[in-house]
Amino acid sequence: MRGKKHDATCGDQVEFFPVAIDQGVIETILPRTTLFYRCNSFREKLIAANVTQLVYVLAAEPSFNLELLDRCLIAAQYQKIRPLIVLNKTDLDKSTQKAAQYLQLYQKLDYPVLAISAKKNAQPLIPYLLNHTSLFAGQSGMGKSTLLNEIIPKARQSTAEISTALDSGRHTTTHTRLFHLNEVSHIIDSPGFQEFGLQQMDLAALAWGFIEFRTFLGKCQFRNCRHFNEPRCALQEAMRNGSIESRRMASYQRLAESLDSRA
Ligand SMILES: Nc1nc2c(ncn2[C@@H]2O[C@H](COP(=O)(O)OP(=O)(O)OP(=O)(O)O)[C@@H](O)[C@H]2O)c(=O)[nH]1
Ligand SMILES: [Zn+2]
Repeated sequence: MRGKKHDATCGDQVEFFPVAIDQGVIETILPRTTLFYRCNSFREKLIAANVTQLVYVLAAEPSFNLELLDRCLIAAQYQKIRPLIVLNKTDLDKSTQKAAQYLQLYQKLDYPVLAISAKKNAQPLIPYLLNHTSLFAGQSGMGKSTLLNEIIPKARQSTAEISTALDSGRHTTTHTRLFHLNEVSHIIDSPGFQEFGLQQMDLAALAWGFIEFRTFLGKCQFRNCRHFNEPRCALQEAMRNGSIESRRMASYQRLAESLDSRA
């Protein structure tokens, strides 16, 4: 980028001025259709632009954090990005069964869920990727890069070049990169994350992001109810009678509390 502002991100379409055979200066970032990003009290981290689908990859091993899944689904919905949850490593039979149970709630909420083993056969994922710019996201070690390499074998070499090998010899993605599956289908692989802030959102948008909350929103005694311990809170009531899982309520409340810590 010319000047100080470096806000171009993977997936952006830009106009650039060539300065060498393989280098150019970005002059303009074209308008984005979507922007997937996270945001904590200190900074905004852009992850990818113009994405049409979030492919959230998780697996039973290493252990996964459902709160991160909740947060990414909300960030995607906020930008009108289609979600797809991929449960990878189904070859690990026993632990996968338990993970699949956790995902039943998401299926009930109409999130598409695909169970797959990148090691055995990644092909069932391909139809979901056609005509989309898909962002592969999730915690580290869930198999995002393995899936990518199975689907686009040419990606293997270029990821090996820019990924850092940890002491164990394990490769981990350090850069977000876009690969072409065909002319109209693209995959963006991104580094795993351990936290995902949503401080760009307000409380009402957060609550709306939890799909099962929606039928109860607007029915609390207080119009500005935060759904913590207020009297006659319709959401707390729904949780007591089992319509809302306590884990999802806790996930919402931690997000709501993080808004309070905003500078
Ligand atoms: N058993 C099993 N192992 C898998 C499968 N897919 C990936 N793995 C293994 O899981 C480990 C992590 O895979 P990666 O593809 O590097 O994971 P990642 O999500 O890209 O991780 P980061 O780059 O750190 O974000 C590797 O050792 C893979 O071989 C699978 O379907 N089954
Ligand atoms: Zn309430």
